[in-house]
Amino acid sequence: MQAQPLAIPEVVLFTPKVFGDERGFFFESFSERAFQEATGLSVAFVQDNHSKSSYGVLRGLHYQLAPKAQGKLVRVVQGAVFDVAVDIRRSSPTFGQWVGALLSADNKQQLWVPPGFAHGFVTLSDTAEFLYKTTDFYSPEHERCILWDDPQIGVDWHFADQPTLSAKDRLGIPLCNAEVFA
Ligand SMILES: Cc1cn([C@H]2C[C@H](O)[C@@H](COP(=O)(O)OP(=O)(O)O[C@H]3O[C@@H](C)C(=O)[C@@H](O)[C@H]3O)O2)c(=O)[nH]c1=O
Repeated sequence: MQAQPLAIPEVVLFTPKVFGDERGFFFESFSERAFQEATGLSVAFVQDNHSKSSYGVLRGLHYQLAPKAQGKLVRVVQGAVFDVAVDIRRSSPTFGQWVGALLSADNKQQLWVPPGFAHGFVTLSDTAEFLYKTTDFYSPEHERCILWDDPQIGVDWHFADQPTLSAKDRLGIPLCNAEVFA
């Protein structure tokens, strides 16, 4: 497992070592030891999620407020997405900045999105199946959504068409009005 901190270094891109042979492939999709070595964090993942999206579906930018903030370790097992993390920790030198990565079934990469970040992705393939582990349970009362196209953040989604959003995500609010992290 190779770990690469992105421009916001708390966000880490993992590339697994894939063993291919005549049967197919094998790789360790999660190792607590490798994760701890790369991030310096000892976290407990308590929930696994799996979603499927059609081409152009954009989910985000989502987060849960403290004390139910979630770290997320995300990956794609079918198709491809562009995945984005936005730093929404007000005291952070990178507050309001974003980083992103192309995650696909082919590259098998995973992104660690720590607590204190809003997260979203857009589906670049016909369909995409998206799997992620979270460090806290789902808590609808703490759930918030920032507008995917907030100009203050200026995410380049690597997607030229108009994305398909949920009703909830259409009601996302700009970062300047959002409840965020200290
Ligand atoms: C996220 C979540 C949703 N649900 C339910 C609520 C709702 O009826 C249905 C669909 O929920 P949503 O529309 O919020 O699903 P979705 O838009 O896929 O939400 C997810 O988006 C990505 C970008 C994230 O970062 C995740 O943390 C999560 O917010 O699933 C759960 O039961 N548990 C969960 O953990």
